Amino acid sequence: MITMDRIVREGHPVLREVAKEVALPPSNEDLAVLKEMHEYLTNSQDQAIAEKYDLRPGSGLAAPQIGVAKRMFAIHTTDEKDQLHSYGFINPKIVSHSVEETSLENGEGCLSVDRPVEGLVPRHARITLDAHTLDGEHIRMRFRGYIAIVIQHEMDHLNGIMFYDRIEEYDGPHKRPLPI
Ligand SMILES: O=C(O)C[C@@H](Cc1ccccc1)[C@H](O)SCc1ccccc1
Ligand code: NI
Repeated sequence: MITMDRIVREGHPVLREVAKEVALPPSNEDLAVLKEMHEYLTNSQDQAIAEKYDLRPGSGLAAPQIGVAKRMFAIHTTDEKDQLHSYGFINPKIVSHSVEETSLENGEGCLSVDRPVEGLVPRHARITLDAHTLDGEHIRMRFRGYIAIVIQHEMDHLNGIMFYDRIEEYDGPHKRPLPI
C-alpha cells in the first residue's frame, strides 16, 4: 500500500520530467502500480485508514508523484453533482478542449507540495480525453467542472508541470516557465 513516504515532493527531478508512454498492452507491473495509486486515493478518503496511516486526502495521483516517470494517473473523487468518478488512465491525451477557462476559487493544492500556494490556476472549462483504462478499454470521454480540473492537474504531472507554474502572479520557489 502507498503511504505518504512514497510520495515524491517538489524539488525532486522526476516531477519535472516528461513521463514516457506506457507500452501497450500494459504489463502486469504497470497495472499493479496504477491499481496501487488508485488504492491510495480510496484509502486517503477513508477517514479511519487516512488517520491510521497519516494519508493526505487526494482526488488524483500521477505516477511521477511516486517516482515512476510513466504516463498514467488515477482519479477517485465525486463531482459537483455528487457523481463518483473513479478511473485509472494509461497514456491519457487531451484531444480537444474549450476556449472557455475555469479555476477553483480557492486555488489548488498538490500531494507533492507541502505548503499552501495562493492563486488561481487557469484550466480549460471542458476537455475531451483519450486514454486506455485499467479495464483494458480505449475510451474517449468529455469532462467538465471539478473532474476536468483534476484531470488537467494530473496531466500536468505527466508533463513535468506543477500547478503553481500556471499561477500568473506566483513568483515563489520552484516556479518554471510553461513549456511552449
Ligand atoms: O497532487 C495531486 O495530484 C492530487 C491533487 C489533485 C488536485 C486536483 C485539482 C485541484 C487540486 C488538487 C490533490 O491532492 S487532490 C486534493 C485536493 C482536492 C481539492 C482541492 C485541493 C486539493
Ligand atoms: Ni499534484
